[in-house]
Amino acid sequence: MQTPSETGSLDGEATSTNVHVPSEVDLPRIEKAVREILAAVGEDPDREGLLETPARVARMYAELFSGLHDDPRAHLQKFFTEKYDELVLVRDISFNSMCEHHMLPFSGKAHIGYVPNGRVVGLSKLARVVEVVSKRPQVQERMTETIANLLIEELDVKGVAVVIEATHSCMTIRGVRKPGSLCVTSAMKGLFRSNHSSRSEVMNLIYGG
Ligand SMILES: Nc1nc2c(ncn2[C@@H]2O[C@H](COP(=O)(O)OP(=O)(O)OP(=O)(O)O)[C@@H](O)[C@H]2O)c(=O)[nH]1
Ligand SMILES: [Zn+2]
Repeated sequence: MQTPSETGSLDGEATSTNVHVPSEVDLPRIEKAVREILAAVGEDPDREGLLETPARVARMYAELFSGLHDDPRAHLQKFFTEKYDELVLVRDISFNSMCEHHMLPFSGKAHIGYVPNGRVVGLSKLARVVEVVSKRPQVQERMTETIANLLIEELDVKGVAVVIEATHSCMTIRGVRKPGSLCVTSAMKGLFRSNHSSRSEVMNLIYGG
């Protein structure tokens, strides 16, 4: 099954920069707010260099938050039956998301391991799930948990392990300013929670190189 963003046929609009804008996103409202912010920080929103900025930022937010209007489950519905009940791991899935506290990016890699229970999905679908879930304002813990729960609910897996490593710009470019700090979160479900050797196996494959 294709999602609206894959077909490009949703009732939203395609902008000149080819960003698909779901109809739920109110671009003029974002533009107005960005103009206000520019004025509030002491800028002149009418100077030449800033004239197009509100519209640009509106399109950018539509892109960065597109996961609010997309259902990651759609990518897990096309599974196939396979008698394989060992670990499947897709490592180093890069992503960019937005921290909901400061609306600044956090970026890094997601690793998803699962042990199927009959249903196997195409490997790219795991990366597609990360892509949709990452395009929402959130905290890293919730992103990790959300991805793990999706595999449990849609594929009925025997176990799932999701590990996310990310750097948060709200910690590097402002506030405490600690460039290089890395936040690691993990969600272990099913046999990865109950079985120590399964957990060690997946962690070794993620970090063992
Ligand atoms: N647990 C968690 N915290 C996050 C995440 N993203 C950002 N934060 C933190 O959210 C917290 C918000 O803290 P506040 O005290 O409300 O805001 P603040 O005054 O801007 O905090 P500082 O960043 O310490 O300057 C900060 O400690 C951030 O580091 C995340 O994904 N998970
Ligand atoms: Zn933050």
